Amino acid sequence: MADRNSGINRTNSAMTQRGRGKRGPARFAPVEKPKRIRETLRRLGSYFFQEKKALCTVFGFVLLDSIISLLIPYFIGLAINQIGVRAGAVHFSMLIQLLLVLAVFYLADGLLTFIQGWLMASAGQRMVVALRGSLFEKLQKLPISFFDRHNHGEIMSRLTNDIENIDVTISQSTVQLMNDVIMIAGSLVMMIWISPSLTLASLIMVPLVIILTKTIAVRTSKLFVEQQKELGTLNGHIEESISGLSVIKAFSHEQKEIERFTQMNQRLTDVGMHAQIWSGYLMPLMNVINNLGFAAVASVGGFLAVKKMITIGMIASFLTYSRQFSRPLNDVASIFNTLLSAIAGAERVFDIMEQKEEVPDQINARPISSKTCKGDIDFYNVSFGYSPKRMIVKQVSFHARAGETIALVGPTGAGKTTLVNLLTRFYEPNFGSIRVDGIPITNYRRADYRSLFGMVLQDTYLFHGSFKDNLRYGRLDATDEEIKRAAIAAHADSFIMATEHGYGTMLQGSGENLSEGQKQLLTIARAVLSNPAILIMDEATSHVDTQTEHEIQEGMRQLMSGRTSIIIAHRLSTIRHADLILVVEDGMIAEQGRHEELLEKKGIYFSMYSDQFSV
Ligand SMILES: Nc1ncnc2c1ncn2[C@@H]1O[C@H](COP(=O)(O)OP(=O)(O)OP(=O)(O)O)[C@@H](O)[C@H]1O
Repeated sequence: MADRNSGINRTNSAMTQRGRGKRGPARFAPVEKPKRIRETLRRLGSYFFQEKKALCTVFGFVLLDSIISLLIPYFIGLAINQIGVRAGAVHFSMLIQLLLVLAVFYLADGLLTFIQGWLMASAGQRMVVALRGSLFEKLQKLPISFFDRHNHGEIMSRLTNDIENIDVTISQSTVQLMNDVIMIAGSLVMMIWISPSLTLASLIMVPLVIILTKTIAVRTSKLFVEQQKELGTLNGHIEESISGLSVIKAFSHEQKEIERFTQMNQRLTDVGMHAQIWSGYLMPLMNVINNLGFAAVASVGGFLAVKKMITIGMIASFLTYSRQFSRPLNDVASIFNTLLSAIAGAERVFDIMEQKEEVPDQINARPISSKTCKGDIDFYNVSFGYSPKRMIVKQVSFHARAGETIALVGPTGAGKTTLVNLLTRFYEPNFGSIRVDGIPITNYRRADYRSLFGMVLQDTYLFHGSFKDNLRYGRLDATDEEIKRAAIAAHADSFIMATEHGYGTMLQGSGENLSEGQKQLLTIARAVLSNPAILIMDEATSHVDTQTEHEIQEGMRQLMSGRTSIIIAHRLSTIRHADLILVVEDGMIAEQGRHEELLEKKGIYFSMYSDQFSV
């Protein structure tokens, strides 16, 4: 969908190009762990910062709520003292006043909790929308080589599962974390105020809690990262199997696929289970430690009460404060797990954000449009390899005059599509330069430059929508009349009109209810509509029968007239009229000339032609 945003006149998505492989597993550069977590938190922090107003408001409410929660145990203690101290002579009016205050506190607590949750949920949603938006935007800016190297399902997993993970954590854990920190500090202050000696007794267990949380967190964080990775791999596999389902069935590999899936599923279950087991240790252990602390406070408190150094009411208040102190400590420990899982997700999201984007436009990049471009193309000693170790295109030079039709022919894997990929700036050459209208293509604004091209590729890119929507993708401001004219020129009108709602008929999925040939006719119609300066047809009619191919030849000739056209074709009959035929072999131009000249040469082209037509 990159094109929809950037206004590229491509009739097929870059992602569906031939040559787009899934070469090698998705791997991102490893970064030192603690540094990486710090960096991830910093980047997440910048999204929080965008919501600083909402977060400050939430913090205000949390603070108010926490103060109320901190006052409640104290008032309970006072109420108990009204009964305890005045045994036999309960001061009812004072007790009722205290109980009324407590009722108001509880009501306010409930109301404030609701408001915090509501505010945080909307702020969290906005943050996640921004994060998802930036990730999608980033994906649009990444070079095609990135998508060659990474499994598409795995990338999708980052956009969905990982972001979902962050979403849940932000909305659920932020308020809790704020609340916990205030409660820990507030309870500690209240505890010290009531009794420093009891405070000392209750703090004995704190170092144990910290050591335990740290030990378990180290273990679980690794497992959560592993779990997210396995989930990504599984999603990648699902995406691959669904898109290649017909091939799987054709080779009767269903059972093998089920076995592969089961293995991956099992691996995910294993790490998931380990992560859950390890994080599950935390709560019971915390409970044991807390209860031990509680017992210590109760014993020391009992002793102090006997010595008349503290009232029963204040012991009751203290015990509640010590619970309020240890509960958030436990919460922080368990939130830590959720946080670690979200950080694991965020790391994977930011991994993509760190990837190198397409080379940015030069500062004074020139504008260009199909109206101003003549379509003169020059390749000067261009060499390129998808990996620097293996050059695919080797020192290619040729000149295509404006308005000419250039044909690229040659054996499979010779580098024809790669030459087109270089011309369209999907990849940058390692050596040499490419010029359009005498100016290096890197001097043009990239979006402008790409809008010069109309492409009809072997792989068609159609999306869920009506015929009209799909055709209009070629030029967003095209009228219905223009759409129809383009479809007639591409011989697509008759089969569109034969459907129930004509141009309004919805395509199933991405055109699954159409034949490959019909899909190609639609993409040709799109190219007609986009009216590009340079037309690229890579096996554009390979799925169309020869009869239809002949029928649309005239339309194609009209489409090509007056604009530079580059045609890649295996069927040599379609390129006989080309102004220049380039025979590509092993990444080099082995022969070039017009059809008749090349036949006279009796070289590679001659033997290719002879093979096809038994000359
Ligand atoms: N994205 C890619 N990453 C790495 N190597 C690639 C990529 N795309 C193509 N190649 C390799 O580059 C070489 C040339 O491929 P290219 O698609 O340009 O050939 P072609 O002449 O268009 O072949 P065909 O006629 O079969 O379409 C092949 O060896 C291919 O394996």
